[in-house]
Amino acid sequence: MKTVIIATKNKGKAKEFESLFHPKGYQVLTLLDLDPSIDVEETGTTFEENAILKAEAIANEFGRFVVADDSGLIVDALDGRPGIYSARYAGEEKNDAANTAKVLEELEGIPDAQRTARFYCALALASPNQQTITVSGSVDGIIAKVPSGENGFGYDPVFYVQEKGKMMAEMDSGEKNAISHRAKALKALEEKLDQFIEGEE
Ligand SMILES: O=c1[nH]c(=O)c2ncn([C@@H]3O[C@H](COP(=O)(O)OP(=O)(O)OP(=O)(O)O)[C@@H](O)[C@H]3O)c2[nH]1
Ligand SMILES: [Mg+2]
Repeated sequence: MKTVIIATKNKGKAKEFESLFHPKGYQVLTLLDLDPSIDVEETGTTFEENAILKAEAIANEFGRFVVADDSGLIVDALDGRPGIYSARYAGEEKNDAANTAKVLEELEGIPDAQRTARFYCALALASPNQQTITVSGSVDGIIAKVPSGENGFGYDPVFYVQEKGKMMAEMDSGEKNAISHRAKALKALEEKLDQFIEGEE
């Protein structure tokens, strides 16, 4: 089986990349499998910049092609926050429940019509031998007032997807992978991925 390295230490992302890449015939390895001590600082000012930083650093470290994901939640009533700070919104220790609680607190008293938001995912594909490629995907939603659902990760329990009539965390992995920002970005990467891998051989 072919192998793809995803430059992430996020278990939720790792699980989603596994179910997205398996049908394409790829085994997924993440930094959790390879070397959890590696830490790439996310000093960029956009999702794309951070995805490129992670992908290029890990591609150079392992000497082969790598995919990185930088993603987050954009809330209109919060001027786009938490945005690129989604993972560390309530502190550097990256606590999903605390991050979600902070967003809910900041939206207190805001009516449903003004709780519009989107998840955004930038993927970067990098290699020591080729020009880095980036793609992106997004999905619209509304920030619920009360969390619901056990699936997914991050802000999924408060992200209501109108077209599905449920919270992202109430979807099984197949349902989330049919509509998510990450799945859409990966679809955009798909054709380019084959060509890029040919360029490696
Ligand atoms: O409810 C969610 N469903 C999703 O599908 C999703 N995708 C991203 N996010 C949020 O955005 C942060 C990414 O930040 P991020 O790209 O820096 O990743 P991270 O720091 O967690 O891991 P790494 O890939 O950098 O190692 C995550 O932690 C989450 O808070 C999501 N929340
Ligand atoms: Mg990160």
